[in-house]
Amino acid sequence: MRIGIAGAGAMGSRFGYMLSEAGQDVTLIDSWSDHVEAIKANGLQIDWNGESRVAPFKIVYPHEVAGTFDLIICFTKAMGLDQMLSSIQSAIGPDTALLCLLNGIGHEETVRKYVPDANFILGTTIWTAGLDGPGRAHLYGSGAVALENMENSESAKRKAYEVAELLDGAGLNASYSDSVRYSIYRKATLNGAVNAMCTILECNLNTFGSTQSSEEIIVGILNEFGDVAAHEGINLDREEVLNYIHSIFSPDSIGEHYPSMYQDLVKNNRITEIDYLNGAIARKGKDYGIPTPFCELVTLLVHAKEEIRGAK
Ligand SMILES: NC(=O)C1=CN([C@@H]2O[C@H](COP(=O)(O)OP(=O)(O)OC[C@H]3O[C@@H](n4cnc5c(N)ncnc54)[C@H](OP(=O)(O)O)[C@@H]3O)[C@@H](O)[C@H]2O)C=CC1
Ligand SMILES: CC(C)(CO)C(=O)C(=O)O
Repeated sequence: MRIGIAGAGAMGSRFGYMLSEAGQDVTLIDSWSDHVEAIKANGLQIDWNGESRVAPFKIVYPHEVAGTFDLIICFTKAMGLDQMLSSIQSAIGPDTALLCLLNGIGHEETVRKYVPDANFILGTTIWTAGLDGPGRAHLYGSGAVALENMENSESAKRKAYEVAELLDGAGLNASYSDSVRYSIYRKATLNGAVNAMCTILECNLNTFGSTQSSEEIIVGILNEFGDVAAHEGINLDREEVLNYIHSIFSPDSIGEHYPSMYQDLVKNNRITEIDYLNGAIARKGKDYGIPTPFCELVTLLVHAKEEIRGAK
């Protein structure tokens, strides 16, 4: 299968590497020139659970894509999704399936500008990854993927099952979900509860989860995500989601991971995805008349930190 990874940062590198190790024909697509040129020259340098590996890769700039893909997996940042899809439109054929695995809420509107629902698969992942510099990824621990077709038809469902099988065959622990909107809210709640906090406090998941205050903050944020989701007809099992959040703090799980938002702002001085997480809940809360004081404050704090650091 000809697979394009649209956004070959940390997560794109992980999925691209695992799929190509499983024998798939993978092309990475990215516009960060230092990263693209480093991989073109030296392959992708990988720290795989402490072991050094090198993987030669086809990597192209968006304007260089040629032909169409059978599957495109999106791993841009939320702010870069529209631009990426617009630049690679020529690679999206009538049968190209597009799998969107970004964190956050509301990517459907963007993807639908480029792909019909029949070919659109939406999902969420708990895998982790980081970049140590251009062309250098660290891939630690384990994870999972849940995905579902957007069109309610047998052929779209079959396509989604095939993609889940393909990812699973590459060791990505993927499964078909009957309720991906639920899964996305569940994952966004987890990100909303921890990503911004680790970014503001400049710590990893384990350190934040070990503080005395973390529980009150997490429950406050969780309830706001739960209230907004309920208004949209999605009833989060709050106890289960709280347990899910607790489960990531152990160093045996992903407790040593610095969330992607920390990597963006603290490590790389880049603008964060806060407006697609806590910011989205604060905006929706205003529209629905639901108070969201935790999410509003967290969003303002992260924006203030972006401003102080001159993040770009
Ligand atoms: N990292 C993680 O552990 C996890 C991340 N996610 C989600 O996956 C999606 C992708 O995240 P992730 O892989 O972490 O993103 P990265 O920041 O590693 O990469 C995303 C894109 O950002 C650009 N970029 C990254 N670093 C730099 C830099 N230093 N200078 C210039 N450009 C840079 C590149 O695109 P370009 O230059 O073309 O803009 C790159 O394709 C996000 O929605 C994230 O929330 C989900 C689960 C875990
Ligand atoms: C791995 C996890 C869940 C940590 O917050 C994540 O999604 C991220 O880093 O953005």
